[in-house]
This record gives sequence, C-alpha cells and structure tokens, in this order.
Amino acid sequence: MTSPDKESLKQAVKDALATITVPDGEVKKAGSPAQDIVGAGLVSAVIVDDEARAGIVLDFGTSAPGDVEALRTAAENAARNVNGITQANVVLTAAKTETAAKTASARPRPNQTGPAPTLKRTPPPPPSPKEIPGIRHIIAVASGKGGVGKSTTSINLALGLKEQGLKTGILDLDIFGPSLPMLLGLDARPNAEDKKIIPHVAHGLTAMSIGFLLDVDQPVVWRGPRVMGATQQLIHEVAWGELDVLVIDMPPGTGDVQLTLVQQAPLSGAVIVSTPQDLALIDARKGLAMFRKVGTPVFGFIENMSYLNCPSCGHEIHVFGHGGAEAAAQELNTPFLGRVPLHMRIRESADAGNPIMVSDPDCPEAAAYRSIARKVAHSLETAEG
Ligand SMILES: Nc1ncnc2c1ncn2[C@@H]1O[C@H](COP(=O)(O)OP(=O)(O)OP(=O)(O)O)[C@@H](O)[C@H]1O
Repeated sequence: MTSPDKESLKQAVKDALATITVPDGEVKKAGSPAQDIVGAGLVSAVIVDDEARAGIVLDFGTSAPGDVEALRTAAENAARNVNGITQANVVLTAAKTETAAKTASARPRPNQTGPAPTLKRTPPPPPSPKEIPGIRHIIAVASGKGGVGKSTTSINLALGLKEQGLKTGILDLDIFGPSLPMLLGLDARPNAEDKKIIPHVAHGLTAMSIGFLLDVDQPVVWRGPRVMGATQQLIHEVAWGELDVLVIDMPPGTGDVQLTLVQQAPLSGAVIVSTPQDLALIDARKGLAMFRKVGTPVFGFIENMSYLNCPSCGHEIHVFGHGGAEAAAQELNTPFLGRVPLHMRIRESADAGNPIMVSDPDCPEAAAYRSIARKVAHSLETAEG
C-alpha cells in the first residue's frame, strides 16, 4: 500500500469517527462545544498500518467515563465499515482517578504481588535519544510489513545472543499485536518498585512487552498510552539492570510510529526481516531507507521462511523463489545475515512459549538462528570499535 492510500484511509476513518455523537451526560473534554467524538477531542490517535488495519486511541482525559464500551464498539464498527479497512482496534485511555485506580487495582493478574504498573501519559519524546544506564547496546528488529516472522526472529535472535555469552533483554513494542507474552508463555502483569517496572525473566532473557501492560479484560488502559508515551516508558522506565544488548521487536511497517520509535531509542543498529516474496522485499527496502534516514546502521537483512527442508532427502525446496533478499542486500550494499527455513517446528515451538533455540537447540533451524546471532554479535563488537 502506498502512503497516500494510508493517508486517505486514515482521513476516512477520522470522518467515520466524526459521525459518532458524544452521548448525553457522557465524557466531553472541557471547553469543547462539539458533540461528536472527534470534535470533542476524545480521539487522540488514528493509525493505519501497511495492512490497512486501523488503530484508534480514545482518550477520556480525567473525566470519569460512563458507558465507554458502547463508544468503543461504535468506534470499532465505524472504522471497520470504512471501505478498505481490514481490521479495527480501539484502545481506551484515561488519566487515573481515585475510583478508577481502585477498580484497576482490584483486578490483579496472576503472580502479581506489588502495585500494578500502568501505562501513563508522559511528556513528548526528547529530540535526541537518551542513553539507558546499564544497557550497552540496543538493536531493533524491523520488517517492512506484518506477518513475515519478525517476532519469532526477535526472540530466537535474542536467545542466540544470550548463547554467545551476552546478557540479553528483549522488548516487544509491537503495538499492533504484541507477541512476546505468547512466545514466552507469560502473561503476568509485571510488578513495580521505586517507580520502575520490573521486567520478567524467561529462558534467561530479561523481557518486557507492551502486551504485559494491556489488560484484555480491562476496558480502559488507565493513564494509558499515547503510543509514544508508552514507548518512552517501556524503554526508559523499566528496571533493565545491566544488559549487553536489548533486542527491540518493532511494530511492522515504516510509518511515523516506527520512525519515532527509532528516534527514541539510542540504537546501535537494526536488522530487517523479510520473506523471499517480492512485495516483502519492496517493503524491506523501505525499512532500510527509514533507518538510513535517521543514521542508524543496518546490520543486515534476514530472509525468513526462505526454504523448506525436504523431509526425505534433506534438500532445500524454494517455495517462494530463491535468493531475493540476498540479491537485494548486495544491491543495497547491506550485509546479508542469513536465511531461516520455513518449518513447523519453529511455529509450534513459538506457539507453545518455548522458542526453538530453547526447545530444540540442536536442530538445523536453531543452527540458522545461531549463525545469524553470531554475525549480529560481531556487528555489535565492531560498532563498539
Ligand atoms: N521460519 C518459520 N517457519 C514457520 N513458521 C514461522 C516461521 N517464522 C515465523 N513463523 C510463524 O509465522 C507467524 C507470524 O510470525 P510472527 O508473529 O513472528 O510475525 P511478525 O512479522 O512478528 O507478525 P506481526 O506483524 O503480526 O507482528 C507465526 O505463527 C510464527 O509462528
């Protein structure tokens, strides 16, 4: 999808939202005469991604919302009915009131012991990335489009880096569909201490996901994100401790959200995941352009779902064509980090919360991730000079 398409879809979603009336006696931002939810200032963000999925944030400020679920449903239906929109997801946010705080804290997640950390509104992002004390390197795992295996690659790459002796963390910033809770088989809300969120530790990785803070049962994300605010918080207000490397699983695509994320984290470098199909490669090129624009070194391309190993003779079968990412990498003067086969083991282990680097470390697919992780570790060393 070209950006003008995305822009016009975004406008169409906004127009559709503007047909929803603020119910009588319901929330309305102070000083606003408008009666529709856009005019009343309740729509704080509309995002349309490369797959034409709409993400909408309805922000209730400090008003105590009444039937916010009805508004959510109305907004979702309005966005879904826009021609071209494939999916719509509405996040509700509000500043914490005493009652709200009580309601929220009355619903602890399993394993929760301390007060629940909440996503909160934070000041606009700083113009230049702030160093994070204790973290030597941050790398972003990006993809031009969704569904290419970016999250699966992120977790196995992180485990591969840990195997190299690096103290490794992983941060899932995929606001469109956080996968880390599933990949690690974890959904407990993290605790907070001294105003910092305490990350989980799983398979030897320090792990944090935006998904740990978004409560599926809770209609409102209290003091919840403007996406950028949440991102800031997840990068800078988590007690990461000492890490050699933090792997960030980025949201798919190369739009404004991604660009801002890239600018918020002091990245040592990025890797771009692609599949062999042409379309994915075109998108991957956009990813490269985005990182180059902000001066982040791209450590290289990874080709995922690259081939099948024939179950009887072990030969590689190239279902989606062959060598596209490698050729593109060469043409774009960017390293090629390696290919990962398409294999049920990768999918099943990921779905079971036991990534293949842990569940079957001696299989050929784990070897593919290991080889990529070695190259990335080498790039990090080189980056250190
Ligand atoms: N090499 C592989 N072989 C088999 N299945 C894979 C492979 N890589 C990823 N998958 C599967 O493909 C699906 C999409 O992968 P994943 O969620 O990692 O993609 P993504 O790019 O992060 O997607 P999204 O954009 O939706 O976040 C998952 O079910 C995953 O298990």
